[in-house]
Amino acid sequence: MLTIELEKISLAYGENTVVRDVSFRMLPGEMVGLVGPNGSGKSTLIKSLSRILSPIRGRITANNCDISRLGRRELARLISVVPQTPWLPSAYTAFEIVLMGRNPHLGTFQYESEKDLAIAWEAMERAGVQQFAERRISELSGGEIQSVLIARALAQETEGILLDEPTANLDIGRQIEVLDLIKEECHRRHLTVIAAIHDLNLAAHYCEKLVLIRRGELYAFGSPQEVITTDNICQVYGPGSYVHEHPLTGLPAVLPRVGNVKNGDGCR
Ligand SMILES: Nc1ncnc2c1ncn2[C@@H]1O[C@H](COP(=O)(O)OP(=O)(O)OP(=O)(O)O)[C@@H](O)[C@H]1O
Repeated sequence: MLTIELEKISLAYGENTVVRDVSFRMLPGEMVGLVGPNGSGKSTLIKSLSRILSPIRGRITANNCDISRLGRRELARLISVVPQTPWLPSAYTAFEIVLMGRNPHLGTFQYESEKDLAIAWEAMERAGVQQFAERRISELSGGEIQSVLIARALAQETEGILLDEPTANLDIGRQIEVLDLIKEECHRRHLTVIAAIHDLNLAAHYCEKLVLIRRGELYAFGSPQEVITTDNICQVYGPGSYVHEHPLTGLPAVLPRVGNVKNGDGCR
């Protein structure tokens, strides 16, 4: 069981500080959605959680241990990453990419065992990508590659998963399948999951908690009902949309403000 905590972290590219004093906590069995406009700092936060980028101030802990103290392999056994724009060896098959998820569990010069192959195959089945197993990764579509990377994260058998826009290249049917899968794994294995998601309605539907980022600062953190309000959405995204209660789920739903929308809770 993994608790991840960000304690007043600031992140920079060279002299340019793009994330300032962000704090929040992620608990086991909880799916946290990272939302905010383009360029607000979501991917940068994901990079800091996978230690691609170290905080210039503050710290990130995994079960109270500063992640900067963990070795690369130790961190990779704890947290897997589904990146937005991955570099992948184009000659590898989808199965070989998924099998890479077993690397943190292997010793130096150790080959994958039958058990590793079985875990990779099962992860492909769970992610619904077994039909691509023998295809080269360079021959798959963006959406297919994204699903293969989710299978790789499952094969890694970590307690935490970071996903940077896991549904970005997917059609609506596949978006739902992928988010259903992540949610199910999150509950079944008590995973700690954080996903940067642009679609606020999907984020509200699937995530227990949302982190709303504006210009590198934490604007709101809490349940979808607490975070997705017309006021917050207008302040962060501008006046082009409004929030109403979804008639079936009771969750907040965001709609474009087209025409003469009458909504007492509008933007100020
Ligand atoms: N490698 C980099 N070098 C310098 N600046 C960067 C780099 N990557 C991102 N930035 C800047 O950091 C800020 C935050 O970018 P980030 O990619 O974290 O935003 P985001 O919220 O993920 O955006 P989007 O929703 O468009 O993917 C932006 O101003 C961006 O231009």
